[in-house]
Amino acid sequence: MTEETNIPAENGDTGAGPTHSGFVALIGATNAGKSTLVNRLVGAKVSIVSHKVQTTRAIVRGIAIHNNAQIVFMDTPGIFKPRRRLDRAMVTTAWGGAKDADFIMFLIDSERGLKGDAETILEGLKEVHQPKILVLNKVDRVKPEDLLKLTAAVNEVVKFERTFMISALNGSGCEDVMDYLAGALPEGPWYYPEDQISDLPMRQLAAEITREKLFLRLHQELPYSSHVETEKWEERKDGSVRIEQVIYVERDSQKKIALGKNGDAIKAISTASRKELSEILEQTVHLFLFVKVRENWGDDPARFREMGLDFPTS
Ligand SMILES: Nc1nc2c(ncn2[C@@H]2O[C@H](COP(=O)(O)OP(=O)(O)OP(=O)(O)O)[C@@H](O)[C@H]2O)c(=O)[nH]1
Repeated sequence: MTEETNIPAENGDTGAGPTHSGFVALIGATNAGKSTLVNRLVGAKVSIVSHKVQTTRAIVRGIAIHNNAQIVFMDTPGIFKPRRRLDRAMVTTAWGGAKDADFIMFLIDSERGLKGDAETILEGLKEVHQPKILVLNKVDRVKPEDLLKLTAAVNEVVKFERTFMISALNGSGCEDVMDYLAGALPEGPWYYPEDQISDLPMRQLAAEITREKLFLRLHQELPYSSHVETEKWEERKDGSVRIEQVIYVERDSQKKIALGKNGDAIKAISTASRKELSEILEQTVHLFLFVKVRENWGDDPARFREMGLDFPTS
């Protein structure tokens, strides 16, 4: 077989043409639906979704293949007014991610419109020079005429290449976004192997999953500063895996909350996380969760690095 006969076969023999690839930064206020959208577009769970705001801390990339394009999504932490040091790091990371991207995708919860943080972000986008698209999310919740008004108001402040109206939850409009990005991203070879959906190391992904379960169960009682780390990952001969994780909290009172009465909370969190990990890893998971108090970890540079964040010096 000659080299030439191999080429069309690799491309699926659909007259597919050259490959495209690039990075798309998702920018949006907390709860706009960024994680839900990345998960939908990538078709696998790579970024945690929770009803508690500001759950996404470090940049998580989901990698989607559409037509001939490999689209790498950078799921940025919500941009909001920074108060504490950790908050400031999250904001810096989000804007840093935007500057490295080929495309910016500004996601707005169309029910909330430009209220609050979305307006601040829009102002910030004036300084960002990459091509930008506007994506109005949660259209299942608003009237069409309100969407048109919002589109006009936003485009008056910043010029977007295109505006899309979608529901990340039910998928409507998402295919159009993918079609557009696949054609608009630069021509070039793919950055990642075809079967890779996220470059998050498995350990970190596993920690994210437990953190999601922690928040889902205890979102009213625990501050979002609590943090999960995977400390041990042991593949066993019988095909199962033993995973040990530590939930770090800042105070003894929070430790009691995380454990719950008779250990009820930690047991439920562990069961939910183990179940989901087994599904994702397609193997039996033995999960061991520990709760430890680590005071002031929010001011420790090493913790920031572990989460993929820069430590803010001011
Ligand atoms: N009705 C409706 N709800 C949605 C839609 N997309 C997302 N949501 C919900 O909005 C909430 C926030 O979604 P996330 O994906 O966690 O939001 P996020 O922007 O990643 O949030 P942070 O991580 O805090 O920045 C969740 O409860 C989602 O189920 C949508 O299209 N329609």
